[in-house]
Amino acid sequence: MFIEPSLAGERRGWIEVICGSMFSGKTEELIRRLKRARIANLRIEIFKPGIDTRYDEQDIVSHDENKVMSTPIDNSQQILLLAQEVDVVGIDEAQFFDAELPYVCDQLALRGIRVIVAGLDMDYKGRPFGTMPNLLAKADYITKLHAICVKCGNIASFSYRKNASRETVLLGEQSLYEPRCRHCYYSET
Ligand SMILES: Nc1ncnc2c1ncn2[C@@H]1O[C@H](COP(=O)(O)OP(=O)(O)O)[C@@H](O)[C@H]1O
Ligand SMILES: Cc1cn([C@H]2C[C@H](O)[C@@H](COP(=O)(O)O)O2)c(=O)[nH]c1=O
Ligand SMILES: [Zn+2]
Repeated sequence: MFIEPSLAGERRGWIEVICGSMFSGKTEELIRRLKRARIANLRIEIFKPGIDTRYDEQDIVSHDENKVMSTPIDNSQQILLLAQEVDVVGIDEAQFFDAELPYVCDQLALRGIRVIVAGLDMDYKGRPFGTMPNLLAKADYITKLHAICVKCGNIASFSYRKNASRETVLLGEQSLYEPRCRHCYYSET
C-alpha cells in the first residue's frame, strides 16, 4: 500500500502515478489518497478530461460507485490556471489528456504541489496509452495495480475489448471491456 512521504521540513512537490488495466482499482486508489489528504486538512483540486462522461459529467466515479467531485477540463494547461492555492492536485483518466500533461505535472510539482495522477497504461491493443509513458518517466512514485482476469482468475494487466471497434478512444465499462491476464489476452487477439 502506498504510504505518503513525510511532509516535514521545506515543502517540495512530487508526482505520483497510479496505473494499470481497467478495473484494477486506479480510481478507488486515487479517491483513497485524496480523502486522506482532505483528512490532513490539505487543499485539494481534482480534474478529469471533459470527454469522460461515462458515469457522471462532473464527478470521478469508480466501478464500485465511490465518487468525488472534480472539474472536467478540455486541455491540461487549464490545470495550471485552476490549481491556485492548493496543496494536492488529483487527475483521473490521464490517458485522455494532451501531450502537455507531463509538463503541467512538472510545473505543479515545482510549485510544491503533490500531484496524484491515475490512468490506463495500455490501450485495448496492449500499446502504451497516450501521454502515460511520459508521465511514468517523470513520476517520483509509481503504483501499478492489477485487476482479476475474468477468464482464469490470475492477475490482469490487459484491457480486452469485446467488440470489433478499432478507434483508440471508446468510452465504456463491463459491456465493452474485460480485464485479462497476458495469457488470456494474447490467446484471443
Ligand atoms: N475483474 C475484476 N477485477 C478486479 N476488480 C473488478 C473486476 N470487475 C469489477 N471489479 C470492481 O472494480 C473495482 C475497481 O474499480 P475502479 O477503481 O473504478 O477501477 P479502475 O479505475 O482501475 O478501472 C474493484 O474494487 C471491483 O469491485
Ligand atoms: C482499454 C481502453 C479503454 N478506453 C476507455 C474505456 C473507459 O471509458 C476508460 C478507462 O476507464 P477505467 O477507469 O480505467 O476503467 O478508457 C478507451 O477509450 N480505449 C481503450 O483502448
Ligand atoms: Zn487469464
